[in-house]
Amino acid sequence: MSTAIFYASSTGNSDEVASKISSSLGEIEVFNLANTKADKINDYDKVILGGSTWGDGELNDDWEDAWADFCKLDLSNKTVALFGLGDQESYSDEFCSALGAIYKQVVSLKAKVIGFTSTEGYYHDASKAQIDNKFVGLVIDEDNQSDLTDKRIEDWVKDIKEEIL
Ligand SMILES: Cc1cc2nc3c(=O)[nH]c(=O)nc-3n(C[C@H](O)[C@H](O)[C@H](O)COP(=O)(O)O)c2cc1C
Repeated sequence: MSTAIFYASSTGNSDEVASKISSSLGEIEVFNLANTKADKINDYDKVILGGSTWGDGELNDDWEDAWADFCKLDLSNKTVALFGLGDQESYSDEFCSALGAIYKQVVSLKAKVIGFTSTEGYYHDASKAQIDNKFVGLVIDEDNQSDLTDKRIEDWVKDIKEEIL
């Protein structure tokens, strides 16, 4: 069983989080969707998908470009964990909403999704990445709560480690 991270990043924040998750899990492979075709995901049984939210609740550009190919994948029999970056202060009504779009698509492609997290400690008004009082994955806010990032990653990795490796 092999695991890899696929992500996209517009200003480097998701890039940094992807690297930290990889080191924390023991240097698993990391692919940037800016220069990797989405069908590379087919090579792995377990994948971590991540990226930031742009526009007003939209996917970032590289996710946008990869989207059509991504939507053609068959993720049944795959275990997927998700992470997203956003700014809960400036985009309080669409905080990390792109993660919600990725989640919905991953579910419709029949993956098993793990790694939901509590919304406690965040102060946004609304997010499409939220179901009741849970986010659908790890949520990082480098703009306002960067001091919490390492601990959030560490707790999440601990939570998913057994199932994602
Ligand atoms: C023009 C612009 C639009 C943004 N839109 C959103 C948004 O709708 N929701 C959100 O949570 N964050 C939004 N953000 C914040 C980014 O998602 C955040 O800064 C993130 O850490 C960037 O990660 P990246 O460098 O990996 O792309 C926006 C930032 C900018 C500059």
